[in-house]
Amino acid sequence: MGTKINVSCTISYSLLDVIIATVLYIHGSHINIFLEDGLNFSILRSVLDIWGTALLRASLLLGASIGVLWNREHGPHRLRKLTTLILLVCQTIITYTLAKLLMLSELEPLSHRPWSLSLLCWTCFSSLAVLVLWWVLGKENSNRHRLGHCEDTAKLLEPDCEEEEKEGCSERKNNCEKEERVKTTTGATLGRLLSYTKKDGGLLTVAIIFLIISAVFGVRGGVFTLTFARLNLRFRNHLFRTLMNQDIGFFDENHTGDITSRLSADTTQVSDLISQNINVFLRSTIKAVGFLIFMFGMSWKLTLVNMMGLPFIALLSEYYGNYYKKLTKEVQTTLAKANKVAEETISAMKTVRSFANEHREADSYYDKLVVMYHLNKKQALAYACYMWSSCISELALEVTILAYGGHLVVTGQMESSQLLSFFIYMLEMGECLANIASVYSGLMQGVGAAEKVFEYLDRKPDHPADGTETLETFTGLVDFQDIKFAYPTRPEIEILKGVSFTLKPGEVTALVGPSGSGKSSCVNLLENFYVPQHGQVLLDGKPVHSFQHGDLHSQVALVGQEPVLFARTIEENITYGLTDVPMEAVIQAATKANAHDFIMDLPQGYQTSVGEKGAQLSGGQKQRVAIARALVRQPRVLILDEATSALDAESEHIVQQALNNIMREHTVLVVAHRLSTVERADSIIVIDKGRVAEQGSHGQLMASGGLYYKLVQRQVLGIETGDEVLNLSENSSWKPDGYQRSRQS
Ligand SMILES: Nc1ncnc2c1ncn2[C@@H]1O[C@H](COP(=O)(O)OP(=O)(O)OP(=O)(O)O)[C@@H](O)[C@H]1O
Repeated sequence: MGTKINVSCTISYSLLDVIIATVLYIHGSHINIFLEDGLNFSILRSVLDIWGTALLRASLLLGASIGVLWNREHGPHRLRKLTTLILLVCQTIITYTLAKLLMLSELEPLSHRPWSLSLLCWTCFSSLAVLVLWWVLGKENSNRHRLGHCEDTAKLLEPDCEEEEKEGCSERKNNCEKEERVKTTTGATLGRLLSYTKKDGGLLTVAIIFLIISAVFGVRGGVFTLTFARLNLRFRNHLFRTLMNQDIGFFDENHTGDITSRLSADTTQVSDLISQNINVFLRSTIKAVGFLIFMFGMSWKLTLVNMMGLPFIALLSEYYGNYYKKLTKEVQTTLAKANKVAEETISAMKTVRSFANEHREADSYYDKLVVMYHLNKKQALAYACYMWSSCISELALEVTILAYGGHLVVTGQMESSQLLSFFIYMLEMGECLANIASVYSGLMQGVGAAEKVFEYLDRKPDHPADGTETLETFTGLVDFQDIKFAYPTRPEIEILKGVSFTLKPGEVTALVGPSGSGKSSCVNLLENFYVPQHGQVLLDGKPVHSFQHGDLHSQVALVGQEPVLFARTIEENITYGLTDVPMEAVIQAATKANAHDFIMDLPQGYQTSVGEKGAQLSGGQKQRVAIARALVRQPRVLILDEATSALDAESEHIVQQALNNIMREHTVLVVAHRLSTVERADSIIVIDKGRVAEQGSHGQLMASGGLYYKLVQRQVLGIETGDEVLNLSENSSWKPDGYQRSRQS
């Protein structure tokens, strides 16, 4: 329906254009007959050529209308592709019409030829109208087309999509979504960026007022800088908060270096470039408009000549700007990759040194820098070409103005002093335009970086933490119901294949099984880090994702496989994520975790800083602080994912005692490799290749002689006859070290 209306409007407009142009031509022409005018055509007198442009416009619009009607699916898309060409055609028509205006004015004042003057004005107006109609027709279906495309690829991800196709489908969907996100125009990006300054509307108004009245004294620049410092603050804050709300899967997919590069390098580039360039851009534009008004007052004819070249320079700038923006994006991506290498290497410096791989890491960083250098070279070349072409066009314009101005002076249409003033104003305006051109690349660089940041800002988490249920009366009953799960980064590999088990309040359940069988994946689901594709994890009968984020993580506490501490004090680490925790509670938790004594031996006790990722503590000390961090929350469900693996035999024994005491107060899920831990559990669940293989108490499972029995045997045999372990452990890697230690002790 919309297409038909737009097409009929366009066709009607084309006819109207031809009729109006014809009427104006016939009235304005000294020779009324087309043929006669054509045969005796004089470029200085006749406006037949201008009438001819109406036919050209009508043909373009009719062609476009037929194209859209003929092929509604792809027609608009093709029109969009031709936009630049049409822009060039319309610009040429307008420029030619203005030149005609000057030519006609040479023979007699234009007021003597009102119909021809009207035809010229109409031609300029109509050329702009063609651009608008072309844009309207090209826009037709564009959204539907794009969405449809994405929906199609989304459909491919439905369950009936062939397994082997899924990866490709997923990639196409990601690309499609990415395409969607980056398909924002420069103007839209700039507008969106500036929307961050909405709250500083007052400050910006002040800056612009100072700009207009040119009361400089640094004030304008200062206010602009302040405004954009505030933009930077909001922009980074918004970005970091968006990142904090992403799914864990997002962090699996994206490298830390990439993310931090967006957060630091890209946002800095956006705010620096925007703050410096917008200031210069606005100042130069306002000055240029002022000069133009003066010039127009002196000689409208010379001003017209001056203006004729501008659209072409603008088109050139647009081309150059887009190219520069594209290069900037590539530079930012390469920089992010270089950052990724640097960050990964520096954070694992001990490993790098121990494998003597410093040179290779440095080479790999250098390779990324070289790629960036090549892109920078392209940028420099583009900049040089652009500056060269704008200098040449400037020179050509100056020569034209002098030649035409000289003609006006000779023919008495202008004073020579006026020509001199005009020329000086023109040079001033040229300087402003050169300033605008030089900041344009900077603006484009900022916009390119901003578009990369907006890609992250626009990313909506697939599973937002928006549960509303509270866990006030939570008894600690946990149910895994027929869970099937694959990680988002490897959707084709099913890790859990229909796992069901229950954790009863006040009981200790041990999850055992070979390495890679899916134990930690169960923990990830209970922590609501990921959402299973099938089945549910229930807390007191309600799905885990339906609970409030904060509530869930205060009632379900995890001591992970490799506990991570933050570069803060021990007290801050223990109370991490909580507010107003009394010191007694901290000490109590630390004492239960057998950490209090070693903490008191540290120089500043609980106020001792633990260094980056807790590097200034031993592995066992870190683990005990992590246990205290979980205990201080007094959780209903306590998850110990091999939590005691880094403790020495003595500490492990004491922590185990402490855990034994507190275990009765919680529902406990232990993912452990130690026989000593597992033996004491009320229930043992054996996971093998993503399925529950066996379930029962230690005694029951030993008696049944299944996988658990084999695993225990392997531990025992591992101590006694190390060689035999290898023969027994073909498809598993049950770790005997902890058990060895406890037995030796
Ligand atoms: N973030 C992830 N993205 C993709 N695959 C993962 C991810 N984490 C784990 N996996 C894969 O899932 C499988 C199960 O891993 P999981 O950590 O649950 O095993 P596990 O039984 O805890 O092993 P271990 O005893 O060695 O810790 C492994 O094949 C592993 O490669």
